[in-house]
Amino acid sequence: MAHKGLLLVLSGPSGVGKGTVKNAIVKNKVFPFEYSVSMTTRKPRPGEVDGKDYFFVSEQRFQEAINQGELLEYNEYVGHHYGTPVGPVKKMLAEGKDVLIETDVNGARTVREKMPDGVFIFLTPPDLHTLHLRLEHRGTESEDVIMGRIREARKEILVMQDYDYAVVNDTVANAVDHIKAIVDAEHVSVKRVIDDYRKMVEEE
Ligand SMILES: Nc1nc2c(ncn2[C@@H]2O[C@H](COP(=O)(O)OP(=O)(O)O)[C@@H](O)[C@H]2O)c(=O)[nH]1
Ligand SMILES: Nc1ncnc2c1ncn2[C@@H]1O[C@H](COP(=O)(O)OP(=O)(O)O)[C@@H](O)[C@H]1O
Repeated sequence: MAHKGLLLVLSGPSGVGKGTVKNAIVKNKVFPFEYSVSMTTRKPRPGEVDGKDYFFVSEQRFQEAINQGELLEYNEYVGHHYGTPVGPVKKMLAEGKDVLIETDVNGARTVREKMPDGVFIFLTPPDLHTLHLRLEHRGTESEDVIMGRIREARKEILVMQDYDYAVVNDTVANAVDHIKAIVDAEHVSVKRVIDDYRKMVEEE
């Protein structure tokens, strides 16, 4: 039975561990998925690769992408723009692949309006103190920027009722297990497979 891939939308406060958990799923081959690379106007961090972590673009190029309708959604987050290129997402889903996109909470709301079949997962820290420590430990932002991101985290957690699932990233292994369970369950949810079964009966 072939159907469209799942659109997995992953959000969560800066520093919660979205990248770490995603990389663990890939490294341990927990389940196959395609990662949709976002576009951003923020500068690359040391070690980040253009076209792999993000498409790092100028503000002018980002505005052009908006005007040309290249983005499924976009948002401004603490002084920079971030957006999801729509073309690759639609193509990969049509090919039956599961696609993971990362967005902040505002972006997720837009995706929900445009693609309501998505599976919306919010990754949370065990508590805000741990989140602060993780951001400090990562060491990629100044204390000022970290404070801005923690302020944003408080707001994001208050609107997480828009998501389907909340996964606590206490340990990476636990978070990966929970996400795997969600993906497995979504693959067999009746609303996704009903058309296949109807066809099976009608073609008999
Ligand atoms: N709307 C939107 N947000 C995104 C996208 N890609 C990443 N983000 C969010 O932008 C915020 C900042 O991302 P980033 O600067 O990479 O910081 P990090 O989350 O700490 O790694 C986070 O909330 C990300 O989830 C995107 O394509 N669209
Ligand atoms: N479960 C965890 N336990 C402890 N540290 C973690 C965990 N998950 C992520 N980290 C660490 O927290 C920091 C932020 O993780 P990262 O994946 O960059 O977050 P995000 O992509 O959500 O901003 C990194 O230094 C990472 O090694």
